[in-house]
Amino acid sequence: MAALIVSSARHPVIASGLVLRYPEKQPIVLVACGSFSPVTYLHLRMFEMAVDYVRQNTDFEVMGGYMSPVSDQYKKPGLLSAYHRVNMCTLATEQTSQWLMVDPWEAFQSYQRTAVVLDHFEYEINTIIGGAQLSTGERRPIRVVLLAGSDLISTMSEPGVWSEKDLDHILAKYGTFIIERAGSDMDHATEALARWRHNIFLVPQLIQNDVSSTKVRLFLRRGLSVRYLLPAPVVEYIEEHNLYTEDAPSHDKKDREKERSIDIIVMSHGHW
Ligand SMILES: Nc1ncnc2c1ncn2[C@@H]1O[C@H](COP(=O)(O)OP(=O)(O)OP(=O)(O)O)[C@@H](O)[C@H]1O
Ligand SMILES: O=C(O)c1ccc[n+]([C@@H]2O[C@H](COP(=O)([O-])O)[C@@H](O)[C@H]2O)c1
Repeated sequence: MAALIVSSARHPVIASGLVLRYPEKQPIVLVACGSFSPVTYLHLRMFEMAVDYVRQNTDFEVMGGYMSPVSDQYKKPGLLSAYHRVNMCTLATEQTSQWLMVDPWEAFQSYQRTAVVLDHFEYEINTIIGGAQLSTGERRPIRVVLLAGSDLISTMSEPGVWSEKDLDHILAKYGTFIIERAGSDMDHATEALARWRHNIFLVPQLIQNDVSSTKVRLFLRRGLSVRYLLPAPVVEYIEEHNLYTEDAPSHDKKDREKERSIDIIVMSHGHW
């Protein structure tokens, strides 16, 4: 609750009552769930890519974008405390954007499924704030839409990761913008989700960039520079708090493979 109110204080659109600029359009907000350990430029780019896609291909109007860092109880390797992750996301959004925000509600409590997180946004934005306002004073509900990379969406086709009921809740009620991610095939990501096709929007990545938080953590552990991969205030925050220097190697097979391939590249360039 306080989360969105805190965010709205610096958000011109929300502070002015979420005014819809084009009344013929359907207002939406984008919500990205994830670890953000740490937040990278690619996380911020996802929102910009989605907005370009929305302008060119849909009748939606994007009213705002939220990052929702996952709770510490998610216990993913390399997951720094919610305190630092929320601070870094706040620095990244406040200092680079007028319409992106971080909502700390999910981060500072027990683990919440994505379906529950989207319901939280729906409640805050429509029941508490009252949705979007038209110039006539009329109010219109804002649709909450999940923003995710194709690697995350492909886990929706893996047995046992998401509950069938939640998938239907997320994809039938809210829908998703899927950002193409290098190394994760879009067709594969969506092959088991055909029944919700009308609510799934595929956003191609026109400039390939495979920055990931795993790579950034590995660079930091190896003492390599991460400047220009993350917003400068986030780099400064990491340096100031000496973060990720003792990050434990990942237990996840895919992450270990990612780390190994980076190590090979770095070593072949003679860094050590
Ligand atoms: N390079 C990228 N291209 C497209 N989507 C991305 C990219 N990096 C992250 N995302 C998306 O951002 C969201 C949050 O991601 P997350 O915090 O897990 O970042 P990550 O870089 O994948 O992290 P890690 O490397 O720790 O697994 C997810 O939906 C993920 O798919
Ligand atoms: O709600 C679920 O069942 C569910 C299943 C798998 C992943 N998620 C969410 O997806 C995000 C995954 O982040 P990451 O860093 O593991 O890519 C994180 O916010 C999780 O809460 C959510």
